[in-house]
Amino acid sequence: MKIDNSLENIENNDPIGDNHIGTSQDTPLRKDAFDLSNQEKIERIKKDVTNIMNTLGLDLTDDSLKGTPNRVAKMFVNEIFGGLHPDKKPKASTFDNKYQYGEMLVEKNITVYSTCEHHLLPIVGRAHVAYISNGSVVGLSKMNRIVDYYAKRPQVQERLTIQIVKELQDVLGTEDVACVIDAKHLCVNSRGIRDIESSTVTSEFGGKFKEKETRREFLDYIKLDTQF
Ligand SMILES: Nc1nc2c(ncn2[C@@H]2O[C@H](COP(=O)(O)OP(=O)(O)OP(=O)(O)O)[C@@H](O)[C@H]2O)c(=O)[nH]1
Ligand SMILES: [Zn+2]
Repeated sequence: MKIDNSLENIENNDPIGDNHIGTSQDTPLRKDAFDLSNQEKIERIKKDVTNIMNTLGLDLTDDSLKGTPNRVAKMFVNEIFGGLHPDKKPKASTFDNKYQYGEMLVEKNITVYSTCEHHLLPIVGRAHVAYISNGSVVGLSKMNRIVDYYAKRPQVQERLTIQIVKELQDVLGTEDVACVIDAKHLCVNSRGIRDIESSTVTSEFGGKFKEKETRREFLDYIKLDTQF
């Protein structure tokens, strides 16, 4: 397989052009994104990180530094960007709403660890997810798993919020799904403007959650006083 990752090609890429798969709400991935095996990716990234460290003048024979390229490569592929691969999508099987529970179900304070795609720095926060059953229910932990799967990608918070809602709408077969995320971006908190206090709130309201009362009920349950 051949991957053209020359700077010119990367800079000329149209985010929803021929080279990409999916819609503008999907993570921008090239068609050849999964041609390399995870192990091949780790080997390549290891060399790339070695290059960066060498360029910075770091001594890679130092005991503490010598394992860093391999550590970073494994962390990128298997951990912080492990949610890029569709095979990693959690299996969220649904079952009948036999309890006939007709009210809103809220899974709140779901931990979010993601990575800002502009700076590759952490995004840390909480997601709050809700749905109203249309006949199907899903195991509680599956909502946490779906949040974690989409968080384990280079992200912007707006897209992460929408991806979580779309996935749950698909799984549950209803539009009545909502998500609010309150998160700190280390690219804002620790560098650049260095505003340690600010956090970002995003929301996506589907179906009945577009109605004022339903939305209010959800927002009352989650009371946005999240401390990270
Ligand atoms: N909308 C949105 N913006 C984000 C997100 N994460 C980071 N950003 C912003 O992306 C922008 C990138 O702007 P640039 O001007 O290219 O980058 P920069 O020179 O490092 O900007 P500063 O952070 O202001 O120093 C910054 O304003 C970030 O705060 C996100 O999830 N959503
Ligand atoms: Zn950033």
